[in-house]
Amino acid sequence: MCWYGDPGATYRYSGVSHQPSPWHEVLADLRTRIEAFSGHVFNAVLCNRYRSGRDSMGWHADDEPELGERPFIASLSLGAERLFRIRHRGTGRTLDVPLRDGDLLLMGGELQSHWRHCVPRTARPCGERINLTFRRVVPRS
Ligand SMILES: O=C(O)CCC(=O)C(=O)O
Ligand SMILES: [Fe+2]
Repeated sequence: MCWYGDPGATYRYSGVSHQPSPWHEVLADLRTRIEAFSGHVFNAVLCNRYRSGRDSMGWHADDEPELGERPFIASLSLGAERLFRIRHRGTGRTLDVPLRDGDLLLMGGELQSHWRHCVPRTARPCGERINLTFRRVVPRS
């Protein structure tokens, strides 16, 4: 896991504050392009690497206070295909979305308050995957 962003885009994750690393040129370029495409601005990106099907991400919502209400998050998938599973908190309705190399998933509106998501482990042989979630952190005043 690593975190890049504008100075001050501090992110608390599992109770620990992370200062962002300065934007890498490639990530800064992706940010500009995804901002133009989505019409939203981002000041940080969280990078996660899944080395194989054994690496996974548990159920959660990206509903931390510093993301504000109704956060808009753009998630770019690179490398191996993995399932992105979302489940409604109330009804339990579950959807599987395969995320392939180059896919851009846009999450906005009430998604984080009504749904949780995860990337389950898989026994199917699969290669490495990198996921980049572009976010806007509201600096604490
Ligand atoms: O790897 C993914 O597609 C999801 C990552 C994710 O949910 C997160 O970084 O909050
Ligand atoms: Fe997430």
